[in-house]
Amino acid sequence: MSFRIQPAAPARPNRCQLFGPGSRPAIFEKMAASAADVINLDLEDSVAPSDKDSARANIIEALGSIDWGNKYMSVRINGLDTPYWYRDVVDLLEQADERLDQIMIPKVGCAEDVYAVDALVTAIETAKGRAKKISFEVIIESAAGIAHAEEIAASSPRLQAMSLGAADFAASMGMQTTGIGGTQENYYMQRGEDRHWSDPWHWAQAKIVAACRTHGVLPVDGPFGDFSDDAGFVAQAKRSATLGMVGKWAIHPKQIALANEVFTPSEEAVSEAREILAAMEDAKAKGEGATVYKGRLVDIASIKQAEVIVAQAELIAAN
Ligand SMILES: CCC(=O)SCCNC(=O)CCNC(=O)[C@H](O)C(C)(C)COP(=O)(O)OP(=O)(O)OC[C@H]1O[C@@H](n2cnc3c(N)ncnc32)[C@H](O)[C@@H]1OP(=O)(O)O
Ligand SMILES: O=CC(=O)O
Ligand SMILES: [Mg+2]
Repeated sequence: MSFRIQPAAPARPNRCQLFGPGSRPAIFEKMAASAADVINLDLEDSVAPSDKDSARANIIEALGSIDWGNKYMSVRINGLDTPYWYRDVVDLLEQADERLDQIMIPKVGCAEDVYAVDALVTAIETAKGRAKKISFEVIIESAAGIAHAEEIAASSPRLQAMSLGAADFAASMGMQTTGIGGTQENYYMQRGEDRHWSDPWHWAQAKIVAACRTHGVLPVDGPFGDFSDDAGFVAQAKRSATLGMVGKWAIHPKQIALANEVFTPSEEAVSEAREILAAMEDAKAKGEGATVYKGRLVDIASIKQAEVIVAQAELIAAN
């Protein structure tokens, strides 16, 4: 480890973030009753401009009146390039119940975007004497956002999570697709007769994970648009989990169980991790730094790998 120690990310489950438009209050009770760890009530792109004011009012009312259980409550505000965002922040911070945990800032392009929202939130929190400090999640969904991912990850002590938003990201990058996440038909390698599909989201995800892990922020995979394609969702989520992301958005309730399953380490993975830890305890007792487990090398780095899986399982079991 470098002299600079890697900070821990917030210790709360974030396997699935369920989205719902603020302009559709009829689904709020269903969202509250769901198995998602995080609820994202949306004021941004799922809400038509004519509905922005009523959606804001719906969300403020629902935060106070619905029993959201132990869900982490997040509201996605409008982007800083719109005339709506300041009113979103002012009304939420002045009027919403203390049940509000987080503000999600979309289309963040640089650290100063987060600074601007932080300054406004801090002033209102102080003026209103709000007891709970609001946390932030940002969406990386533009060329500028991915280019500045590390400075954004370091931008505010409020920042707890960073998501990749595949739809706006694809548009900003000029990608030739209307698909939201997952396999892209034209992104393949050809060898003879064989065609293999590559993952166009991989590099952006890896960059986000590195930025987040450097600064103690939770890396999250965003939407998968085709909610009739369970296998495609699971494959995308498994790739994200393998890269170090902690969870994924659900844009339809049928995606919640899929995300929870992928981002909860399996019993087999947990027992194997515990066996590796036990094997390394035996090795250490014999003065060895490396040993053999099921025919493969395990050493002191394997302890840290195994601890990631055990810690994930314990965090979920405790919540
Ligand atoms: C792409 C870039 C992004 O920014 S993604 C994030 C922003 N987008 C969103 O928030 C969209 C969230 N999703 C939705 O609005 C809806 O799920 C959409 C996709 C429109 C589909 O709705 P609908 O046609 O009602 O679906 P359905 O008939 O299959 O619903 C079945 C039952 O589930 C309910 N439902 C629907 N959506 C939600 C939700 N988000 N959370 C909780 N419950 C939901 C429906 O009301 C329906 O319930 P019931 O069976 O009638 O009791
Ligand atoms: O906001 C999410 C996206 O994919 O765009
Ligand atoms: Mg977006």
